[in-house]
Amino acid sequence: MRRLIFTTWLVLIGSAGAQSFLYLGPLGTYSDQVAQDVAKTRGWQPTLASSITDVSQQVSAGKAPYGLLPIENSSGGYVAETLTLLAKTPAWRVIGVADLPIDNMLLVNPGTKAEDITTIISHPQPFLQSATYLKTNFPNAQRVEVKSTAAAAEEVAKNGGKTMAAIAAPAAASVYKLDVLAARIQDDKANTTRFLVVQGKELDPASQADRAVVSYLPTRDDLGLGLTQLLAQLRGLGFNITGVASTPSGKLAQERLTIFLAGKSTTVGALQKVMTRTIGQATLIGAYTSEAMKTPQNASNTLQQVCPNVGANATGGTLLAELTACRLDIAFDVAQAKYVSGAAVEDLAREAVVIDNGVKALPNVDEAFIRTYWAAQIEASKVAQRTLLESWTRTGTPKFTNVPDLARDVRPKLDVLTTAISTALADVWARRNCPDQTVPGGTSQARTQLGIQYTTIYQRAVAPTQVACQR
Ligand SMILES: O=C(O)C(=O)C[C@]1(C(=O)O)C=C[C@@H](O)C=C1
Repeated sequence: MRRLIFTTWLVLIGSAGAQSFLYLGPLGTYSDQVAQDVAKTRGWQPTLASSITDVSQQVSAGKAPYGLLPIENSSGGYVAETLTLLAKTPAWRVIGVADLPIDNMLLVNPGTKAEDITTIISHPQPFLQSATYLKTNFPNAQRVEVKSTAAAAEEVAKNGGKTMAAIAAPAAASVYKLDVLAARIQDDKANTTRFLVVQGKELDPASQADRAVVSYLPTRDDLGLGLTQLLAQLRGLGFNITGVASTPSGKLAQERLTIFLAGKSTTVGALQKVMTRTIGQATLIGAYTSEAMKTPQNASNTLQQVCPNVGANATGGTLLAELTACRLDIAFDVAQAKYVSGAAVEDLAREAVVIDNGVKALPNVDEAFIRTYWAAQIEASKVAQRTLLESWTRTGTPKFTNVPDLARDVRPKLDVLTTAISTALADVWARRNCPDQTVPGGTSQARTQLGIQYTTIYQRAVAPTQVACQR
């Protein structure tokens, strides 16, 4: 499965010094994206390795303290190469997982039109994942399979001219300076890949865990008894099985099992004790808390959490409209925070950062278009904030309690949106698929409290997107 990300792809092995975090690239792949996110929150140095096995070997040998290994995809199943490593009871231990939503993008050289595309290049997996989209939109395009999505994006950048498109990760667009012709083209919009975060040293018996990974090799002909005993003891600690994978042990009729468990929080030491009390060979390969590796993206700030009104299947102009409305909804949180703190509505330094991030995210889209769009969003937010603040002041609304903090809680949400909006903007720009001017469906406190004014403010925010269609 998903060998697009995981096949042996020869890239340089980074210098594996202190706190380095090894992962299989190359740059611009899905694993690159998740490695950068996890490394950023933990203060680690993301370092490229040449294969999944190489990540395992280097971490086992103490050459790098941490590593990232893809383990499972929601529709493709377990990753065979990682399972084989787990089954060999490696010297490393699992200390967390990171989940990455897989969004397939159709990437082209700037200026390429959909009707001119004759060849689509990618790893075999995205072709399968995006089958419906490709059949509907590019029934006659020739398909070329390569080793990874990043290799596909690189090929388009180097030799693709204006007739080739790659299906690749969002990260590949900026690495290879390509435009997004269409975003989220996969049939299953909830497709997610899970990665294990591993460390080269033994688990700390005193630390807490509500997730565990056990490698179990039964004695010959005794799978039933040993396994029942192992699971009964784990159940006694409040742990249930969430997944089981079986891999060859090297002996006939003696499979090794990798068992994934979830349960109540307990100490790692208590879990380790179970292993010593089991018939057969049981090893605690991993123990961690479900919260351990949450990054801003996969914790409270996934797009779905930031923008519950955005439909899972929205694309093109519809998606941009929903994201634009979501950003305006968040002006309510900003206004609440400012009502409590007394901070000014306008913060020019922050505005510069927002616009700069928007411009940097899309090096190949018309800069004036991007700037106009972001200036309109900021203006809309300010109008909404001022309207709300005036109304609260006028009616003597008491200062809210428990409001989200602007810097810690609200601006990170806006930053998540900048990324999502940029992808949608590029899509709308490339396909000239502009949003409708009516307010998309959904409810929010901003909509309730601003009433009819919300519509006026929203329409001003979405208006600049029409430039994409009029050019
Ligand atoms: O971050 C803030 O303080 C906001 O009010 C949000 C926002 C924006 O839309 O990004 C709007 C107005 C400010 O001048 C700066 C930024």
